[in-house]
Formats: sequence, C-alpha cells, structure tokens
Amino acid sequence: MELAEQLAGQQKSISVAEFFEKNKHLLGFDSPTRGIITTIKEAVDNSLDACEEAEVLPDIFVGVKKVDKDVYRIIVEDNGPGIVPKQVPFVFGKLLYGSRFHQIKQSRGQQGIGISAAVLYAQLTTGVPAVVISRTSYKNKAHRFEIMIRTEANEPEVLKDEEIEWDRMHGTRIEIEFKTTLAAKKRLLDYLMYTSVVNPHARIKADIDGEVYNFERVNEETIVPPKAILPHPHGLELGQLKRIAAASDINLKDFLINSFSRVGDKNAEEIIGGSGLKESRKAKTLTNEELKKLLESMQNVEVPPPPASQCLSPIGEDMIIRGIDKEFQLDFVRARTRKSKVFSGHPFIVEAAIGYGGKLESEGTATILRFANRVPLLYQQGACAITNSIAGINWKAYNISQQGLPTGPVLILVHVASTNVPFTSESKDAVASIPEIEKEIVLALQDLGRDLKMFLGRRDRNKQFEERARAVCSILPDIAMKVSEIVKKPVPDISPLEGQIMKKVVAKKGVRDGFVEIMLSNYTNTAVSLTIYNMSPEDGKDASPKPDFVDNIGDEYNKLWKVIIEPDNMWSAKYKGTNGGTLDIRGVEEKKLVVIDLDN
Ligand SMILES: Nc1ncnc2c1ncn2[C@@H]1O[C@H](COP(=O)(O)OP(=O)(O)OP(=O)(O)O)[C@@H](O)[C@H]1O
Repeated sequence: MELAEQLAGQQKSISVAEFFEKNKHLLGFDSPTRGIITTIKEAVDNSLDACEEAEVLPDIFVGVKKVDKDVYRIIVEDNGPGIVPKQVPFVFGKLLYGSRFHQIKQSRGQQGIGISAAVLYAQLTTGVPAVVISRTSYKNKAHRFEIMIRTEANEPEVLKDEEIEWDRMHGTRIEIEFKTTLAAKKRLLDYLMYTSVVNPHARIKADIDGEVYNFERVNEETIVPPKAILPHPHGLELGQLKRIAAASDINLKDFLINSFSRVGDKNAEEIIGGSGLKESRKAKTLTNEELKKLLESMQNVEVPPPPASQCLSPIGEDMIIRGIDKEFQLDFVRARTRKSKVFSGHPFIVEAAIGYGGKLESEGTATILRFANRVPLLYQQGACAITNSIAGINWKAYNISQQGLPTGPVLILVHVASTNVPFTSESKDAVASIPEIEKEIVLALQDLGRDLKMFLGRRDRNKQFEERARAVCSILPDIAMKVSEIVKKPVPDISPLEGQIMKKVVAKKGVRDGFVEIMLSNYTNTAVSLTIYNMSPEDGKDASPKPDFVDNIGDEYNKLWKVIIEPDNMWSAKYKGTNGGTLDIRGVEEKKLVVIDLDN
C-alpha cells in the first residue's frame, strides 16, 4: 500500500474533549496542585455569574476534603438560580457548552469549557463521576446527578438522576474528586480573598480540610447585571458577519440597523454607499466577495462606540476601597474607575487602586492584584499586560522604589472589565498586550501615584514635625523647673504648651468664681468634630451654650455638647456650679488629646 493511502487510513477526527484531555495545560490543569485551584475558580466564577444574572446576593460554600491518601473532594455550592434538570448533563458533561459564548456582555465565564474541563480532569485522575445537585425553585424538588463525559464523543453520560430533598430553595452544588495535594493552599486562600475584594456583595465560606475561613460581604446590594449588546461594526470578522447575514431575511439597510450596535439610518446609508452594494439587497444573498466589501466599509465608517454602560459592570471606586479595607487594613487607599474605552469594537473599562502601609511587607516586590471581569488572575503574572504596564511606570517619580516592578509596602490593584477580555490563552491567566488597554492602566495608576506621593509627602512632613516637637517637649519640664527656681514661683503646668507644640486638642476644665468652665483649643491642622460629656452635680440649665442633651444619672447630670472646632480655634462653655465633675471628649484620637483639670 502506498504511504499516502496508509496515512489516509489513519486520519480521523478527534473530539474537543479528547483534545483537551491531552492538552490539559491549555485550560489550567497542568499539575494536580493547580488543578484544585482551577476547579474551584471555574465553579466559583459560575456561581457568581449565575447569582448576578438572577440578582441574588451570593452565598457560596467552598469545601476541600481529603477522602484518600492523595484524593480530595472539591465542593462548591451556591444559592443561584439553579440549572433546569435537562441542561445539567450538558453543562457539566460536554465541553464548549454554555450560555455566554454568543452574548456580548461582561461575564466571568465565556467559553463553556470551564466546569466540564474540571469534570474531565476528575474522571481522568480518579475515574469518579461528578455529583451535581441543582434546584431551580422551592416549588420543584432538587435533582441529584452523577455525570461523566464520554470523551471520544464529547457527550455527557448520566450514571444517575434522582429527585432528592435539599435544604436550599434554589442553587447548585458540584462535588468533584480528583488526585491532588493541598500544596497550593495559600494560593487558594489568596484566590478566595481576592475574589471577595472585588465582589464585596458576596459571602464566601470555605472549609479547607477542616479549617474554616469566612469572607464576609460588606455590600448588601446586588450588582445590576450587565445586559448583552449587539456586535459593534468595528469589532467584527468576516466569519461572524457571514453567520449573522445568513440568519437574516431583511434588506441591507434594516439588516445593518437591526443587527449591529450604534448603527442608525445615517451611518447605515454611509456603510452601504462605501460598499458599492444596493440598499435593497437581502443580506443573506450576499456573496463572499460582497460581504468582504461590506465589512471593509463597516470598518471605515465612523460609528459611535458601543454602549458600555449597559454591557459592563465596573466595581466602582467606593466598593474597591471597601473591598480592600475589608481584607487589608492599610494607611492609605485610593481607587479610580476610568471612563469606558474601546479596542477593536469591544468596550472596556479599567479600574485601579493603590494602597500603602498597614501590614504590607516593607521589603520586596509590591503586592499586585490583577483582575479581569471581577476574577482574580493568579498565574502568568510576567506575561500579563497589567504587570507590564505597572513595570513601565516610573514609580520613583511618586517616591516609590522600583526594581522593574515597584517595591515596598505598596498594593496595586488593576481590574480590566470588558465584553471580550483579550486573554493570552484559554486558561484565562493573563491579559494580552493591547495598546488601548495598557494606556488606560498606565493613566489610572499615574493618577493614583500622584495621590500616593501627596500622602507620603504629608506623612513625612508630619513625621519630621512630630520628631522636632517631641524633642522640644522633652526639655520643657526642665526649662519650667529652672525658670520657677529663678523666679521663685511654683512650677507652671506645661501641658497646654505641650498641646500647642505637639498639635493636639487641649481640653481644660475648672471652677472659677462660682462658675464651671470648659475650654477646648484645637491646635491640630484639621477641623475636629467632638462630643463633649461633662458629668457633674449641676444640671447646667443656665449653661452657655446650652448642652445638646442632658441626662439625669442618679444624683448627677451628664451634659453633652456636639461641636466642630476649626484648626487654631477654641470653644468654651460655662455654667453656675462649684463642682466641675468629670470631662470626657470623644471624636479625636487619644494621642491627639490633652485633658487638663485646672483644679487638680
Ligand atoms: N452554578 C451554576 N448555576 C447556574 N448556571 C450554571 C452554573 N454553573 C454553570 N452554569 C451554566 O453552565 C454554563 C457552562 O458553564 P462552564 O463553566 O462550562 O462555561 P462558562 O462559565 O460559560 O465559560 P468558561 O469556560 O469561560 O468558564 C454557563 O454558561 C451557565 O449557563
């Protein structure tokens, strides 16, 4: 037999499941340690996406349990809308099956591979089927499935499907067993923490081999789910245009207006004019050559950018700051949400934050948190446009040291949200280098860098001032003593002077000529909003100014004033009495307050 014929006999098509079984690394299953993180990430992404679509506040449980020497059971359970029973086998047992591939909107999942790839990985390493429980409403019973994938056909194989009682009203639970280790526990916890930072509306509870971790929500509002938009003429490729045209039965002008984002009467006419085609032609009758001409004209005509506000859901500056505050207690945090921009017809928004101090390591590379569509990116940091953009900034201009990447107690967060995040591979680890996106990242970080520089400058000035003031205050008692010896007078009280030098709030209380006097001076640089409590036997009815509140406690009266004192200003109150009682000041840090009792 001739070689060509021999080879012809060996040719056969392979299923996508077979392909990925051989090329697990492409989907993020390159090692058992990584497999556990990828599985949890895929399942948690799906849970968050599903909750967002159903507008419920996510309550997610993540469990990792050792069942044998090197076999762990991974559990992810959510309170989302659930999945109708007839879809369950396809969602978990067929690769490239999903609801989002053709939708143009921001979502975590896109390809319809993620969770079925985890099922595939499990059956490859342990041969144990995936268990899925799902319930769509309290009116329906939950279904429990045992599912495997028939790899050669890329079709699900349902080993069991039964109705069961389940305490969740609605939601989905997946249990997968595979060979792995817990070597990546730290990274897994980082993933959960980072997920919680950018999803502050989610509550995540994790039980990692008996140790429980809670990531609480700090926002009780659900996210407004992004809406799908039509494709934009500038982001289109010939194959897509062919598919859309084949499915339409209307004339060219209506086809352009109805099938594409932001195309109206005027630019539809312009596109048709530029293509040399007739307006009356039906889109589905266009030949390949004619479609090419149409596409060229679509890309040449100016069309307003796609409506990003509908299809994207940025986290927002306030929520980013709250998310960071929740998990990292820092001395400084600022965030920026940039305006939406477009690359190749795809809308995107860059958000960024910079944090400083707190418990961040003072040495070594800055903590960098990368996110795409609210999902933390944990691998391939070096290959990511986010990292490259950070390294490309001159951080020294913002008083941050740098060795390629910035170093020191700095946290940098970057979130790229898009209807089509350009990842470098299917495992969605790194954002590809797209000039429009990189430019936005750099602008956001430079803007934040300026804020950080101002904070550091102020902090250094304060530090310097405090050191000097402390030095002066340490010699004041000696000076007071010496002067009192010379002038033969009692040693004066130097506390008010100290307050003035150290830039504190000084509160004084004393009885003079049958009146109780309370005096406050603000020597700090900022206005202070204080609550003053004075507990004494006098009811203070004649007090000037009148207390905002008086509470009778036993034989005494607690008088309360709420005041705002500007820097270098003072406030005082006076009432008839012979016993000043006690003075308690709230609203200013203890280290910034001096309270002096003039009678003691
Ligand atoms: N917990 C869940 N609740 C409701 N629907 C779900 C859940 N998990 C998966 N789905 C549905 O199953 C589909 C397939 O999920 P899968 O993880 O395979 O792909 P994906 O999330 O769409 O994309 P990607 O491969 O990019 O992660 C989803 O598009 C969604 O419609």
